Amino acid sequence: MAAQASSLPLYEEIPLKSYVKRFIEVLVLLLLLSLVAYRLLSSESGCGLAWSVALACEVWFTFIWVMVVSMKWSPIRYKTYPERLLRKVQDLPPVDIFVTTADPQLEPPMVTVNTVLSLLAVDYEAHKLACYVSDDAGSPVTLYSLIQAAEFGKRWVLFCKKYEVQVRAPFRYFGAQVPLDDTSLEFQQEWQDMKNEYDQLNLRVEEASKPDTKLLDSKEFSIFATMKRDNHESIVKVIRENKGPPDELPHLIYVAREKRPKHPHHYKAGAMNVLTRVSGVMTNAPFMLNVDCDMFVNNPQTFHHAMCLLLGTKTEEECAFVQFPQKFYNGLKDDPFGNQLVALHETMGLGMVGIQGPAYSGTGCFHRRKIIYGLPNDQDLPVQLQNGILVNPDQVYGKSLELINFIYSVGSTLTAKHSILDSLDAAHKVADCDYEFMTRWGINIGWIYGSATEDVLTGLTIQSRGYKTMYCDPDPPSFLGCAPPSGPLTATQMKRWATGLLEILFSARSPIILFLTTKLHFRQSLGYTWVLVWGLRSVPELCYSLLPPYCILSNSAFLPKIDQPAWLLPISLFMIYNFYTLYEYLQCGQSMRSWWNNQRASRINSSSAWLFGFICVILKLLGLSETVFELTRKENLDSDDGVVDEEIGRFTFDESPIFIPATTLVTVNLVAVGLGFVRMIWAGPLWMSGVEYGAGELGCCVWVLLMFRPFVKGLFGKGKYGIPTRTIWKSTGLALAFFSFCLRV
Ligand SMILES: O=c1ccn([C@@H]2O[C@H](COP(=O)(O)OP(=O)(O)O[C@H]3O[C@H](CO)[C@@H](O)[C@H](O)[C@H]3O)[C@@H](O)[C@H]2O)c(=O)[nH]1
Ligand SMILES: [Mn+2]
Repeated sequence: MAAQASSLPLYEEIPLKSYVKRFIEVLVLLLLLSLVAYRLLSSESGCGLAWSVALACEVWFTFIWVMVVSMKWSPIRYKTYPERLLRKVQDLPPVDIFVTTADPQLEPPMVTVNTVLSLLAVDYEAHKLACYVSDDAGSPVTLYSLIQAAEFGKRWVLFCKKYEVQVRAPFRYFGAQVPLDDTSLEFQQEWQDMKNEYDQLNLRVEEASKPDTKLLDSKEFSIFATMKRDNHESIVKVIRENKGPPDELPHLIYVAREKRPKHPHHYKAGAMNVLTRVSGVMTNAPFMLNVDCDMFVNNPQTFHHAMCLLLGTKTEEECAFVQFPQKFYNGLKDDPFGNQLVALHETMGLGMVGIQGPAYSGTGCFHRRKIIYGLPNDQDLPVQLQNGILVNPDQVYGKSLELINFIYSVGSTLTAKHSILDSLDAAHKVADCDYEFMTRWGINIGWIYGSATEDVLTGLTIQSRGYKTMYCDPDPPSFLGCAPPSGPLTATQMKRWATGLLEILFSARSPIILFLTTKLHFRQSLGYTWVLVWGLRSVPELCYSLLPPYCILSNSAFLPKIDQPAWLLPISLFMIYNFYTLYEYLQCGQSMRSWWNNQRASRINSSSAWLFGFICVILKLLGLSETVFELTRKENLDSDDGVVDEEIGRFTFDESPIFIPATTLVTVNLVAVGLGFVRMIWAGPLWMSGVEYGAGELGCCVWVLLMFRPFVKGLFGKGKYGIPTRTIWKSTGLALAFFSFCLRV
């Protein structure tokens, strides 16, 4: 029996392909191709500019659709069996955990504290875990909060394990309404004690965060008194050292890497590389989990699920990393801002899982240290081995002998006999900002520099070395984070993503180039291309939504007339595409409302955030500006004061120019619809004569206005719900320019 149990696989691959969906996808492709063919064949009878622009856009949409079909063709998911793991593997490997935070204002320390506590309390042997927190703000409040958290953590971890608590981030655990009635008295007492202690912790951190804090007076924090956020030496503090079993609290280490004003620090990628090296000289675990500061562990079995895949594959090549999806705890109902990406993960995401594996999405990912070091005996990249010995290791990894020694022994557990305090000097050294000078860090070792979406670039680089990657999505979800709670914040995030993705597209690591020169699979490169062109898509989409008002104003047409058979092409495309996406949403357990919201949000994002991301990249390519990583503000945990804001899902605006294009689009379409209908009524039944445009163009205008309804409302809204007057003026100016263009042509 036992032998049989241990021969059972740790995971299973479940194919999800659907012939119905494939049929519809191919049908849409055929319709698109027919539409393009029809335009080409009838171009001489067409209407000049509008016809050509429509053709160009439709060719682009067809190109996008080809990538979509290829990506969705053979989706799979993995089912993991953690209960089999312990029977099969006696000695689970150590894991180093990385948490990044960068600004105590935008990312309140209690957010980070909760993430860290949830990580310290996972179901995994504590002496095999080390949690490293990178603080790019170099903030004493963050260090103080972590020290306090470790103190609280000792009891918290015992409490969680004793009562098998499911959600081990205290703010979520105590925030939920737990019926205590039918539990033991002992539990009720301990629950109350823990809650009181957590409240105390909260108060202490709040006190320390105040401007008149006395924190810097104490000796422990004196180092922070003289330093500036962007100008300081490296700080590495062992907050808590695990003394081996039965000690239930893992190592906890605080790291603020050296920062100098003139020295590029490469944002999160830079922080991740420092954490890799610091952990490399301290604990050197063969696996590394990295999470953003707001992504707490929601499922204590997460590490076991990950190990099922990491240890369950026959070779390391089959599983370079295990990515968990990003899910959100504060997600608004029906996803009004379209930033929860649920259906995207389930459709495009799982499609990619079935090709060469998921892209790396920056958080909730277990990596193999060897692969991050570029180590395996790959002949081509990135390090050279001679008889198993590294050639010139210091030119690859830098001049830390300790690090290089450890690199030779990745995988051997050095944690047992060695105190991490002995490695403090080495840790400081590898956290210095000139450490990477003349090395391969950020080029082909570690997290790769050069894009605001360092995650996609890093994952792409790993896959280009021929590795496959895996995806894990257990129930309950493993990690939950904070979704940007408003329109402007979503726009900032989307703009950064579009920028970062285009930076990759226009670099030497463009997926098509990588397909031709490396081991990146063809369909995988198409999948990446689909993601990377987000920013580019704004231009054809904008042009296409300007076509209907253009036609109405200039009295031309871009669609076939209702009495022509060709009319069936666009209308059936429109219907089938929309029903298909709706079907997909319903299949993913999403509501009809969230489908509608997401359709709308994609159009809005595309005309604002993606467009600006595109402009940012053009400016960067022209050498006119550098791209920066603008942080997303995280919700304050205690803002949850029971007051339900009715308007929470409503679109808000600010002075940012990012809202100008969509406002212009709405203005132009409103005027066109008005004119179109007036002309129709005015001319009575004869209106068709001499009028080139028809129901198609008018219908499209109405559709655009429906899609941009938050902006239509914004034109008349008040306060933060209204589009600022200056933005309206600027948009009116642009709209006037468009009108004069339409009338002149
Ligand atoms: O200079 C910096 C900037 C950011 N961060 C950290 O990076 C993480 C992500 O930043 P956030 O503002 O939350 O950005 P998001 O858009 O929410 O992040 C998503 O997109 C990023 C870029 O693709 C990925 O790195 C993230 O993992 C992914 O969650 C946070 O933990 C930050 O503390 C740093 O450590 N140093
Ligand atoms: Mn985030």
